[in-house]
Amino acid sequence: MARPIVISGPSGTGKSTLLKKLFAEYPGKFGFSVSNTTRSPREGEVDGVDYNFLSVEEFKHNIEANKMIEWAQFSGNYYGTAFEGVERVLQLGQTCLLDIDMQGVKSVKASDMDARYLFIAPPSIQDLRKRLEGRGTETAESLEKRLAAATAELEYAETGAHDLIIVNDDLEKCYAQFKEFIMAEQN
Ligand SMILES: Nc1ncnc2c1ncn2[C@@H]1O[C@H](COP(=O)(O)OP(=O)(O)OP(=O)(O)O)[C@@H](O)[C@H]1O
Repeated sequence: MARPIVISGPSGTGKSTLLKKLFAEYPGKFGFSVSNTTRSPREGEVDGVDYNFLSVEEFKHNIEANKMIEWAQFSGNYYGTAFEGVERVLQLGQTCLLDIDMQGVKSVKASDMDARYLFIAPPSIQDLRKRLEGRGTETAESLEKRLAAATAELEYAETGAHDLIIVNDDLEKCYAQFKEFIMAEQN
């Protein structure tokens, strides 16, 4: 079974852009674990496909039983990634990719999961600010929050916690390096 690949890096650094390119180039080869949530399913959402829909009691139990890689609460609901979700992807014969934050990376590192760690860095904090502004998804407050979190993520990357750090300056160059790291252990 291919080792799961943990991809992290500050918000706005280009992870989704890179992952989208990879999924388009290799359809069916990679998978994401299905996230868990306590929010209600929206019209058309399928349990076990879009999310695993859990009760608050079930979710809290999973946190206490150390079954969660990462979790957070947004507007009164719990959201998170469980170790079991990664196992399911591996059982499908796909390589599991995890797009998680620093806390999630630390939690995978503390587990017995044999993963590979890739960090995507922005050319600079100034560039990151420009990209997040350009993406048009942030309020002034969420922008500052993301930039503060980015500083902590970059400091963590400087400790050597990852197998490889790629700076996303030129997208095509970055994608080539990204692909090389990911494909290094694929058959
Ligand atoms: N090399 C690049 N040069 C310039 N802009 C880029 C580059 N890579 C990505 N971008 C742009 O930067 C913005 C942020 O990228 P993206 O949404 O992929 O980040 P992300 O790391 O997935 O963020 P989040 O963790 O918040 O989902 C997007 O508007 C994207 O088009």
